[in-house]
Amino acid sequence: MSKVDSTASAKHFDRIRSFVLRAGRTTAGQQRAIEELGPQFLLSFKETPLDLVGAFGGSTKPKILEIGFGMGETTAKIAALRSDDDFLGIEVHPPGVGALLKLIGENQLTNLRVIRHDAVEVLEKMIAPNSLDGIHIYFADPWHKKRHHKRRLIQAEFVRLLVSRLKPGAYLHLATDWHNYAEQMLLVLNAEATLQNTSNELVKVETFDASDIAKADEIPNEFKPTLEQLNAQHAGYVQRPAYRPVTKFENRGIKLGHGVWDLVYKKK
Ligand SMILES: C[S@@+](CC[C@H](N)C(=O)[O-])C[C@H]1O[C@@H](n2cnc3c(N)ncnc32)[C@H](O)[C@@H]1O
Repeated sequence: MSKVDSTASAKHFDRIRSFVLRAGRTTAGQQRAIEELGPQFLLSFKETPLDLVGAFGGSTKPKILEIGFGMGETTAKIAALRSDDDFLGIEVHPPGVGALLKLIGENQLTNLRVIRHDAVEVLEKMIAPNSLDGIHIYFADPWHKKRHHKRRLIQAEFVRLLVSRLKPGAYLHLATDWHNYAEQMLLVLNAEATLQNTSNELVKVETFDASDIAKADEIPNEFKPTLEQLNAQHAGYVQRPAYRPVTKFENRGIKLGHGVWDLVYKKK
């Protein structure tokens, strides 16, 4: 098998550290699921490209990758609903991996595989260019504090890596409940020339202002909009696609009047 072509991430950016490993005990049930179902559904991290068809027992169904599935409820629901697609979920949180394996067993899902590792490295090393039909990133850690914004996943360089792994015509779907991050996603993704925003809506950014443009070198990798971006109207958000279930946590937020923003792009 050929080596993964990493030209899209040619200079091998300093990997974003988008997570801290949360404390949390793996329950007995999750541990049992790891032991019993791990051999079939849990793939090990490797520094070489993954044979995606082989990983799904020879299935040639479209392959959708999810980054940061948390406890996996959404992932399992989508995999059950969309049985004509195969799903590869990546998460670093061990109890989450156990929880999703448990859901795979309970729902007898066959179209789902799991990797417990940093998704950035998985994309770089294991996923070949032009091999995915879709990518899901739901409620990525928003890193609220400004000095932590450099830990946000959605930054131009990482987006180039994401896009390089999508086939032409494939989609990228993100959702977030943090307005400032939604706007960062919008500006970063709209600026990526190989992506087409599928929204018909036009919006202006509200949570960034001129002070975000300044301090250029103070916080490396921090997202800084241009004046042009601040003043322009942008292709915006979409209605939540029907396949993405509303999470418990999202429902609570909606009741409190918080917003949720879905973004869907197509690779040209
Ligand atoms: C805020 S939670 C959202 C979980 C889930 N998507 C949901 O909607 O409930 C973000 C998750 O992303 C995971 N995560 C963050 N960065 C990651 C990375 N680089 N690779 C794999 N998982 C990551 C975290 O461990 C965490 O479980």
